[in-house]
Amino acid sequence: WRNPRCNGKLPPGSMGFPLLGETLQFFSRNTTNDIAPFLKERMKRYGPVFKTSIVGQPVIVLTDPDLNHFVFLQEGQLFQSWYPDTFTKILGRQNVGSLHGFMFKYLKNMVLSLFGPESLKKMLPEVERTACRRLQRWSIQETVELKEATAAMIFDLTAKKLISYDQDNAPQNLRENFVAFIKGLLSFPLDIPGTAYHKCLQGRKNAMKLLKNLLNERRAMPGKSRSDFFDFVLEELQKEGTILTEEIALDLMFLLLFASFETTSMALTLAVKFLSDDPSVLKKLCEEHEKILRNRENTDSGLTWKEYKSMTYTFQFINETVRLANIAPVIFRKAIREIHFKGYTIPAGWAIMVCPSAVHLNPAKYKDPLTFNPSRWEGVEINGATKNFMAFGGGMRFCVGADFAKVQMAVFLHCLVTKYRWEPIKGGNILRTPGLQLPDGFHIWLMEKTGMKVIARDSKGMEKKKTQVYHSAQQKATGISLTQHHHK
Ligand code: HEM
Repeated sequence: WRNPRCNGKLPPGSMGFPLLGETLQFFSRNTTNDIAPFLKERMKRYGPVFKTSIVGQPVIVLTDPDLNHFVFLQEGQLFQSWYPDTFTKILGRQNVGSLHGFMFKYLKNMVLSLFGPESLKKMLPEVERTACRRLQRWSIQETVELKEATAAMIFDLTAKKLISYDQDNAPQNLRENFVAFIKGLLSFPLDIPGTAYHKCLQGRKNAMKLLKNLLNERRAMPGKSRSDFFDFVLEELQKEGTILTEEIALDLMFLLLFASFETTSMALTLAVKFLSDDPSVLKKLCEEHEKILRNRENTDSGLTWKEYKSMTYTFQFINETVRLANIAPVIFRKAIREIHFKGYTIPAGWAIMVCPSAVHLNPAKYKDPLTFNPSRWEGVEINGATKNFMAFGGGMRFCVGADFAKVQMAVFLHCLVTKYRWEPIKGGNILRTPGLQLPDGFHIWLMEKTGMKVIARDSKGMEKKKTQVYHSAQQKATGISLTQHHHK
């Protein structure tokens, strides 16, 4: 195991113990915003490219911006998506990668049209209504566990858009099943009743059943077109010679819902934490949004697309948030054939670990990389991925929901800073395990519970409601409190 066969020279690095490889070191927690110690130590010892072995799989780790970018660009040519077996097992699929291939070739345009600029333009008022309503609700609550609350908000909106699912009036709770699924993803794989792993499998099963019922209900009641994912699937399934099956369609549905709410809620939670930590950033963001309101003829009219597009500092703020959030700190691929580069050989079948976190925190690319500084994006046009920015992936697999995520974040921040103020109560620190990757490329990491105390504020910025009770249920729960105010 120590010297795997190779028709050339493998990069430096250690293959660890037999079978176990360096799995344990890889999965050890990183409680900082910095590059995971697993990567940092090895980058120091071996340089930007090294070999290792994780979950029984030989892996080449790439931490250099150019090489990472190269892998994204070679998708389908030299590399393809790959997921560790534990995930394919949870999903009950032999090869989630091929499901992705399918999604890519066949349904990507559909997803893009659902979350493309034209749809987002139409969706804007609803996104704003949703954010305002949630914040209002939070402001009469004692405190809010922020990560959970934003995840609920985003899940409900996405499910409504994708499958016209109304969480408030549905007989069964689709979101609960997703929550059970996510909680168990980091657990020990012991499938007996009561364990998180068991609940994860059950959550996945129940969610799939629910999605299937919803699809069947839709099939039984064709009626008016809602122009959502289900309409598209039903139309496609009826086509002669289609390669789409109901099973694949439901799988994709599950992945899309999952891909959208964990990621965006994580980013929003960190955004609020960064704002809480830096009053000068908050001041600048407030100024941008209050100016939008000031320039309006009618202060109560909703956000327009033009106003959204004018949020220059907000986009810098969002870029900086996702750069530091590193929601996908590493992304896996597999070498389709033998690859030679820089004097090294990557044997066919080896996994490749692309490391966006190493790129985003590289001091040669970002001055003081651990400092949250939205202004570093001033004048930088970012629509998609670059060699130095890959928070949403890159190449052909670039995130299809990136624009949707940005709309949701910007609109939420608009409502938050123009109508509320808040106090962090506790926490919000990141506890991540860098190695766990889910279909769609997201790493699951744990975050200390975060909470908000929400207070309404009046036209003079004075507190309207004095509700300041700590969210109690979670031992680790933490809070941020919000105060509502009306724009002067
Ligand atoms: C802040 C929020 C988000 C972040 C940081 C993020 C990040 C990413 C990354 C890094 C990838 C590339 C994975 C890879 O190369 O293997 C990706 C792909 C993807 N994302 Fe996002 N994402 C976010 C929001 C969303 C949302 C809201 C949706 C759904 C509407 C979504 C749907 C997808 C899908 C379906 C793919 C796979 C695309 C493909 O394989 O071609 N994401 N995302």
